[in-house]
Amino acid sequence: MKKIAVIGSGSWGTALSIVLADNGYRVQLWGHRQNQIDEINRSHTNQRYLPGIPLSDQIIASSDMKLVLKEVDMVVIVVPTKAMREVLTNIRENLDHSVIFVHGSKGIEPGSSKRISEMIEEEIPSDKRQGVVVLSGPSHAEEVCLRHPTTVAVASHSLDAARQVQDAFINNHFRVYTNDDIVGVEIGGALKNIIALGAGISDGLGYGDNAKAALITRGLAEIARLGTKLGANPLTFIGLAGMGDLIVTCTSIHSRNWRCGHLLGKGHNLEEALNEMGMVVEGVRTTKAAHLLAHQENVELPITSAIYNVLFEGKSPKQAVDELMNRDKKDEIGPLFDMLQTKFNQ
Ligand SMILES: NC(=O)c1ccc[n+]([C@@H]2O[C@H](COP(=O)([O-])OP(=O)(O)OC[C@H]3O[C@@H](n4cnc5c(N)ncnc54)[C@H](O)[C@@H]3O)[C@@H](O)[C@H]2O)c1
Ligand SMILES: O=P(O)(O)OC[C@H](O)CO
Repeated sequence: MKKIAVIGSGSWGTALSIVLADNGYRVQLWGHRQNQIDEINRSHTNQRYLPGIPLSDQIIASSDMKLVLKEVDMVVIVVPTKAMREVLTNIRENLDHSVIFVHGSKGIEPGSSKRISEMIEEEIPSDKRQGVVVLSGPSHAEEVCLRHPTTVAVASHSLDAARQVQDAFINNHFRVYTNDDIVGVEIGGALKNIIALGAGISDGLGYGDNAKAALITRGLAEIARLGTKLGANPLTFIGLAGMGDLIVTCTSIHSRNWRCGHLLGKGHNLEEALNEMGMVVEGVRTTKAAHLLAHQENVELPITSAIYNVLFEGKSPKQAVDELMNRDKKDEIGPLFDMLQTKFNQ
C-alpha cells in the first residue's frame, strides 16, 4: 500500500486523510496533541474536529515526525498558517528523502506577506522537494468527510507534480482540477476568508442578501485586483479557488470565518469571538497581511481596509459599512476589464 503523510490533524487534515484512505493510501497523520493521536488510533474518530465521523484504520496517527515522514512520496501540510514555519522546520529536520509537497492551508504570513508555497520553498531545501502544490477550492471538511460532491483545484509551477496530486486525491465525490497559476490559487484561497468575515459581520448586523451579494461581488473584484498585481492570472478568480471558494465561505454555516464575523456583527469584540470559535479563523491574520500588502503594492482594497479597521482599530461594524457605502463614485467594470484585456494581449 502506498503511503502519504498528512501533517495537521484538525478538521481539514482529517478530511483529506479520509479522501486519501478512500483512494487506497495508508495515511500517516501527524498531530501535536497526544490525546487526539491516541483517540484516532484507538477509536478511529476525531471527535473534536469531525464529530461522529468514523475514520478508516488505514489512517495511522502519530506525533513523531520522523516516523510519519518515513517512506512517503507525498507530504500534505494542513496546519494553520501561524504554525507553518514551526512545522516546516520540524519537517526539514526529519525528512531524509525528496517528496512532493502539497498544502491545503489558506493564509498569508503577516510581516513577510509570503504565500505558503513561498514559505515551503524557503524552509525546505530544493533537494528534498520534487514540487510544491497548493490544493484549494470550495471544500468544507464537514461535507468532504460525508463524501458530498466537492471540487478543488491543485496548482503548481510543476504540471507533473500537480497531476500526481490530482491522481492521488481524485475520486467519485472529490473532483480535482489542475491549474498552473499557483499565485492566483493561493491568493484566492487566502483572501476569500477576509470577505467571509465581512459577510458574517453583515449578517450579524441584520443586513440581508443584497448586502452579502455586494460583498461577494465587490470582494471578488478586490481579490482579483491584488492577485493580478502579484502576478496571478485574472481568470483564476472566476474559478474554484476564487469565486467558488468565496461563495461557499460567505454563505456556509460551516465557515469559521463567517461565524467569527457574525459574532463581531452581533457586538462581540475580536477576543470574545475567537474564544467562542475555538478553531482556526485564518481571515483575521490574513486581513493584517493583505492590508500591509495593499499598501506595499499600492492597490486599493476598500472592504479589506474596512474589516481591518473593525478587527484592529476598534471601528464599529455599522460605521465601517456606512463608510464603505459612502465612498467616492466608481465605474464598475473598467478596472476589471483592463486586467482581462492585459491578460488576453499577453
Ligand atoms: N476546515 C476546513 O473545512 C478547511 C478547508 C480548506 C482549507 N482549510 C485550511 O486548512 C488549514 C487548517 O485548518 P483546519 O480547519 O484544519 O483547522 P482546525 O482548527 O480544525 O485544526 C487546526 C489543527 O492545527 C493544530 N495546530 C494548531 N497549532 C499548531 C502548531 N503550532 N503546531 C502543530 N499543529 C498545530 C491543531 O492542534 C489542530 O489539529 C487552515 O489554513 C484552513 O484555512 C480548512
Ligand atoms: O471554515 P473556513 O471559513 O475556514 O473555510 C474553510 C474552507 O476554506 C472553505 O473552502
